[in-house]
Amino acid sequence: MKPFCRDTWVEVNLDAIRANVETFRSHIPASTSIIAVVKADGYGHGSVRVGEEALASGAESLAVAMLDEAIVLREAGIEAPILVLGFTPVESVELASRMNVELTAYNSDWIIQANTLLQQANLKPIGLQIKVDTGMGRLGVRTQEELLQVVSALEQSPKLVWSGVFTHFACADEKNTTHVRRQHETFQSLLQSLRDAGKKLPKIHCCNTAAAIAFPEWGYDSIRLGIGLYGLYPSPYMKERKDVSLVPALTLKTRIAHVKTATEPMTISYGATYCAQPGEQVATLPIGYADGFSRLLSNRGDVLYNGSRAPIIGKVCMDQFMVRLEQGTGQVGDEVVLYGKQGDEEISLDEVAAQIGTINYEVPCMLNYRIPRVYFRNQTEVGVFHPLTMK
Ligand SMILES: Cc1ncc(COP(=O)(O)O)cc1O
Repeated sequence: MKPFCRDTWVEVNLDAIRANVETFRSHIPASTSIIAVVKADGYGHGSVRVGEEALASGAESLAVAMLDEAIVLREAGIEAPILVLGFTPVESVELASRMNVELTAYNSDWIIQANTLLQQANLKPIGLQIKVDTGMGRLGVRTQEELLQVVSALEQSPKLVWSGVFTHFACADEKNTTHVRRQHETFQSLLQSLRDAGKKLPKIHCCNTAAAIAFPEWGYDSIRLGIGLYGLYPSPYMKERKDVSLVPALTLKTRIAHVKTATEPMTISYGATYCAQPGEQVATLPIGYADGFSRLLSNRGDVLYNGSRAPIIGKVCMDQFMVRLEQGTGQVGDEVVLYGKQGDEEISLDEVAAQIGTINYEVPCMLNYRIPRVYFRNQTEVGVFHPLTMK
């Protein structure tokens, strides 16, 4: 009995997750570990099952964007180290301690407050990693003075253990390496200033997927593997380089809910932006923009049916959209692939991203709680998680 009713679902190939971890494992230095980045619910793939598979495949730890995402992993029974990469309100440090989750810091006042809260609550110490902003312009200390100030605050905080120092690259996926090299040089200089000040450095990391591909020698203690874990390349340039061969893990599928053949000109969907001509077969698919299937694909994208492309016709609705099938082929219940492969055809997340004017990262992240995730290993279903109906 399927634990969900609707005929739309995501299939996640755990063999692909494993293969991608192993690919990066062999690409980076043996002394460099892999932090599997499973934020945004595993880039839309499901953070728990992907996190478990990544850890079983050779990743040493996980990283998320916010503490709530770490709690989901802990409550699912994942005991591996988890790092929260983003900002955490200082009031939440007590929860981080109880859940044994590492946090990111870059502000002395925050550190002092965090230590005080943990002391007052008599809770166990937490690991704290210092974020350095070398040119991303998002979070982190930017100067040697700030860095030494934050380290000093940490050293005076018995409830905080300095467990790492890291930076994040803004342009590692680009052919022009000027910015990423400048960032890395800045990072190296700031690390040296810590050594010159007699500090014993904890774990060091700076590479995202793109930097891990292009500069594996910058692996230091760990890489933070996000998009590559899911079999996607950070940019077209990164794909062209062919340094690593990745296996996309996600397929989005649905089943035909209704078919009809036009006997006279028949307008389709809101705004009547498409007119089916006599003889055209129109199929209605039970997924729409409220699922995270972009309305920008209206009259633009394709789906795969019977191993061939079928165009999306009319406006994508909140819960449904229509496609034009070859005459007389479609039956209610037939499977349709929206993202992924069917036969020799493929609609890649790169293609969809280009059609809606974004990057491949965003497309799977848009797929939300209304779509069940079904997990496969060796082409056998090994699990289902439906965010809408399951905890
Ligand atoms: C701080 C941080 N670190 C790493 C990642 C993963 O990036 P990719 O998905 O490009 O690998 C994201 C992120 O925000």
